[in-house]
Amino acid sequence: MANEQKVREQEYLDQTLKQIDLAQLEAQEEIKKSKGSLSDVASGWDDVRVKTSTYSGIVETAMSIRQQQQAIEERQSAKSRAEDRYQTLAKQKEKPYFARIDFIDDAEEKREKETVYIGLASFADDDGKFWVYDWRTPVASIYYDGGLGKVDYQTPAGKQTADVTLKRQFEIEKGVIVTLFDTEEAIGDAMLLNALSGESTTKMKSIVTTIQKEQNKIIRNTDADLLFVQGAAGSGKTAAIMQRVAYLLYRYRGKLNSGQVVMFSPNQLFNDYVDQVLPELGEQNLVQLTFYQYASHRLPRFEVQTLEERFESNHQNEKIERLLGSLDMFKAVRAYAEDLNQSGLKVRNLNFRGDVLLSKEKIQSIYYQYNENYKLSQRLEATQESLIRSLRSQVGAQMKQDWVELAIENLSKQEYDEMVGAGQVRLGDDEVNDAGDLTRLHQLGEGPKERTFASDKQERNFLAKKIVTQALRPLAKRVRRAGFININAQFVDLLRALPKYLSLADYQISEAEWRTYVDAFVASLKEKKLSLPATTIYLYLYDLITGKHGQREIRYLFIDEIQDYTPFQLAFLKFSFPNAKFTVLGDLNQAIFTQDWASSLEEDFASLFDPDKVDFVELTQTYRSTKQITDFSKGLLRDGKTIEAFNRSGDLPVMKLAKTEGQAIDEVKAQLIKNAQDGEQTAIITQTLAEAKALAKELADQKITLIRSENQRLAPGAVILPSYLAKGLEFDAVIVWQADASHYSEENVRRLLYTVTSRAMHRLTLIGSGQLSPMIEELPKSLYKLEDGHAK
Ligand SMILES: Nc1ncnc2c1ncn2[C@@H]1O[C@H](COP(=O)(O)OP(=O)(O)OP(=O)(O)O)[C@@H](O)[C@H]1O
Repeated sequence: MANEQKVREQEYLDQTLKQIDLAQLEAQEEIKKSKGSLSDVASGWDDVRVKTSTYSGIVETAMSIRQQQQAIEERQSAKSRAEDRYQTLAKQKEKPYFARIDFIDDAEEKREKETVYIGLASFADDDGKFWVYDWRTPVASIYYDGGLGKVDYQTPAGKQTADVTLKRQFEIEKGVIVTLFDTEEAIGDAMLLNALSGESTTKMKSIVTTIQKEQNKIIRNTDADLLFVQGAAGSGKTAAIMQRVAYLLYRYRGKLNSGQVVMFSPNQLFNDYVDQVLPELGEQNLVQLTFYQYASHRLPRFEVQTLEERFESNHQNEKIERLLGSLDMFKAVRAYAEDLNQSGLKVRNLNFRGDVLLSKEKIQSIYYQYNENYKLSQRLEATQESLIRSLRSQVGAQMKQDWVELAIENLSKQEYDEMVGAGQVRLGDDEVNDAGDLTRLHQLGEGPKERTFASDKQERNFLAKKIVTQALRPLAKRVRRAGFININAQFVDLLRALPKYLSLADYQISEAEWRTYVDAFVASLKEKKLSLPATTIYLYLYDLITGKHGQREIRYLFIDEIQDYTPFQLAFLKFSFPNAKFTVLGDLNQAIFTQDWASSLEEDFASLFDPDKVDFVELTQTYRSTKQITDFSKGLLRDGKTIEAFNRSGDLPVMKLAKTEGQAIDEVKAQLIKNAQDGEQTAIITQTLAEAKALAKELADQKITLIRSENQRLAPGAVILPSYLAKGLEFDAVIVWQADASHYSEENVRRLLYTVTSRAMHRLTLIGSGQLSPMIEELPKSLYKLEDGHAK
């Protein structure tokens, strides 16, 4: 019977493959045809007559050029459509589908049984018969959401119910069905186990064949403005959102493109790790960046605190950090900015050739001459216009100055020619447009002509005007960029005024402590250094004053490892991406930067959204690690009970405690060899970068890559990296270095230890010297094996 089934399924597969072949031939024909017609169109250029002597001639020329361009664009897009189709078909031929469901749709009157095959993309033949359905179609949801029997699924027309009679999973290789099995559950454990027991690669893979029901909820959610996903380490949060992006791009095809989807990720290494998932699913990659990259590229003149500095400076001033990262602070900045409508804007003089051209007082009086109905941004715009006018009105006076005379005398022949030939330049004109205009003039055969002058005086005036205008241009640029606002001084003023806007006592901070902090801050600002919380406040204040409206074109924003963000940062992201729907993922147990207040993060962030538009999904089942590793890691947590290990068995984690550090290093070497022999890719995780560097030196004779910065690439083979760079990643085998009392005693590194141990998929070794870490000592002995560390 089973064999008979396999034969019948193989027949269906053969037919599907045959149809795909036919479709591929058609696509090939199409490509050829559009190539041919492209060259036909290209020869059409000969018919484009360039007439530039009259205005209507110019218009006619422009029109025919445009028509020609359009014809080429159309053919080209037909060609690339056919090429895309060809590529998709080629991919589909390898594995056309991975599952089949049979069901009776309750909405259909006839109640006939339907059979649907599910694959990475849909495939229909010329007659419109669907041989395969894309995993993202509404009907495919049935496959992920339940077992046999009644299953609800969402369609664009609303909820529908189906009666599922068969769920079958396939493994297909090179056109042959290798295995096939029927299941009654949502996704058979056997298939999941199979997917999970493979070895790690340096790249994350797609999980479409084994998406779990809870993950499917995350992937297909389209209602929420804020989708909050809390899940243990390794519970597939990242995997789920990568598939979610693919789903959204499919669902909103034509309306949404991958450039409108942004993901904030924990570090650059992680970006590297996930960058194959979407291409594997036939989609383009989304925009990925870290908060550091986002903030620091906007402030090129500052040294923004790096991940390493942030991690290593942690807890220096916890009360203040907490205040700076709070929503209270966010509101205080807004209130402070609001008050700037009345008074207090800090500006700089606009100097020209060493003299004050427009004084601070003058600029301030312009800024505050507009009535109270003006908002900050309008006030600024009106001030800029007025300042540009003032600059223009200075031209006449400057032209009479001695420096202009001198400049005219010193003009070289080339400079003179350039000035006289290039046409009129007006202060405040956009340079780019000027260049554009010139090019256009050139194209239409009207290049700049040498100017002639009626008199010497006229020539001198012309040159003087040019010279002054050019000299004033940097100032005009500065005005347009609002460079006269002294944002540094404004920021310091905000900090000094802060006690007026919020209660320091709520954060157990005295006024004197605050003053000391602000003084230290001023000193670091002088050195152009900014901590990450300060950077965010700085940007927010700047955006409020200049009326920046954020990036309105971004429709979906994903934030991974949300527990490492402060409420302020999140509120700022919401402000900066006003039209985006947010999907945020986090594991409060892995808060390594923000510590205790991470627990109120969810509430704080949700308070910024309409409560009806906030959805919360919790993932408790973990997939990454073996049961033994998960049980050990969760044991480290004070509150790890809700985490459920997937039933995949492996060895117990081993704690090797050596007498001396030298012996511990020998243990590391021995373990590296063992892991390599067993084909397990190893990551040695240290707490800090300095420790990673020191250990790498000791292991200089081993083949091992030190990952010291987030901008490095993940290398195959063994790696050594500090804890904060291991975020979000996974490895076959992990060695936790210095996992002893000297490094893991304080409560504030408990979550860090959990984070690093949960990176291991198959093998976890903890190596240290001296005393056992109390966090490990208090674990039940059944969760790990304790060995003396004296490697032979
Ligand atoms: N449904 C699934 N089928 C197969 N593999 C899965 C599934 N869900 C997750 N995985 C695998 O489990 C591992 C962990 O997933 P992922 O990295 O998404 O977890 P995470 O919740 O983001 O973890 P962390 O918080 O530790 O970064 C990955 O290798 C992923 O491919």
